[in-house]
Amino acid sequence: MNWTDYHGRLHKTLRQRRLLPKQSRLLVAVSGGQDSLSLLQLLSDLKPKWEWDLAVAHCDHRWSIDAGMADHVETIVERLGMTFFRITAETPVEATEASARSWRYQVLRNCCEENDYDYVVTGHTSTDRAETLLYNLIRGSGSDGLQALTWERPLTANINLVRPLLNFSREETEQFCEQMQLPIWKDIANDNLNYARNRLRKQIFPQLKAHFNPQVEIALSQTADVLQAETAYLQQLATELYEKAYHSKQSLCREPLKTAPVALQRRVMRLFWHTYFKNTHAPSFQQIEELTALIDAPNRSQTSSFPKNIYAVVESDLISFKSFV
Ligand SMILES: Nc1ncnc2c1ncn2[C@@H]1O[C@H](COP(=O)(O)OP(=O)(O)OP(=O)(O)O)[C@@H](O)[C@H]1O
Repeated sequence: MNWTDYHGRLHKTLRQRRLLPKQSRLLVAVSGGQDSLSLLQLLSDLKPKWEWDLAVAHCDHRWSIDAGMADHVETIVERLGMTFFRITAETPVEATEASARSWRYQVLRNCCEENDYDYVVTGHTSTDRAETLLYNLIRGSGSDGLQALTWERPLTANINLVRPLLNFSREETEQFCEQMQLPIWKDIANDNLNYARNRLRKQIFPQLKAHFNPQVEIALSQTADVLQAETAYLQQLATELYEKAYHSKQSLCREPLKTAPVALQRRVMRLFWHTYFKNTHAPSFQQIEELTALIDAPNRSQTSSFPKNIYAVVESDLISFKSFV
């Protein structure tokens, strides 16, 4: 086997971050592009050291522009002698980034559950991470959204999604594929400028690199890493404070919140909102601001109308959700 610096880097990352334990069962998500092909080759080469059980899944959205892609991946996987799951959509998946992503994660999760895999592993790189961070920033996301592509996240109680290539750039996966002569599938959807991601990649990042910072991808990706750790810490503090202030599903005590910093007050209000509305309505910045303002507001102060004719009102020490009807 041709051991390269890339193998060394991934091996070290897996050890330091404890991302994919020895002898675990991994389902590698392979699109056929340079990132996931690099991932597959690297994991296959590292397998003797880690004793994983490796299988590959390819999700076929049944889009005409992808004709031949699933066969291409199948041939590569056959050569490696691995189990292959070709997951084909019953009807063509709606051609938006969000629908495709949500369908893929759902079928990958099902495939793990049915076949006893513990991890879904994807080929996201630091370049993807930088693009996601910038994209979320432009759309006005809070620091939670700015974490952008974490190294791992749970898909279910027993299945984790892991992205072990987050310290590889897209340029590096291209070099690796060239060096290893891996047959990259050229995805023509990547040239489609109707997709926001492609516009960022092809129009905005080249400008940022040329005129602001040639290392912009690394800089943004590192920022995402820092934000991730800080957000996790803040969220833990907010959860503790929320539990202290909790009175019922629709009421919070104001006293414990009064001396808290606004960063925590806002997070507590988000938790309060989500407990009450479940995941049916995401709160806007303005709605969280209105709720937060009630912490120090006079008795009987209230917010404007929230979804489903609900509003929040101060009743001495309590902030309560009530219905207008
Ligand atoms: N059709 C597919 N079949 C299997 N895996 C896929 C497929 N498409 C993407 N993946 C996996 O997802 C990774 C990221 O791909 P891509 O950047 O195209 O997805 P995305 O829609 O941006 O996903 P995310 O929102 O998670 O970033 C790939 O490296 C690969 O591991």
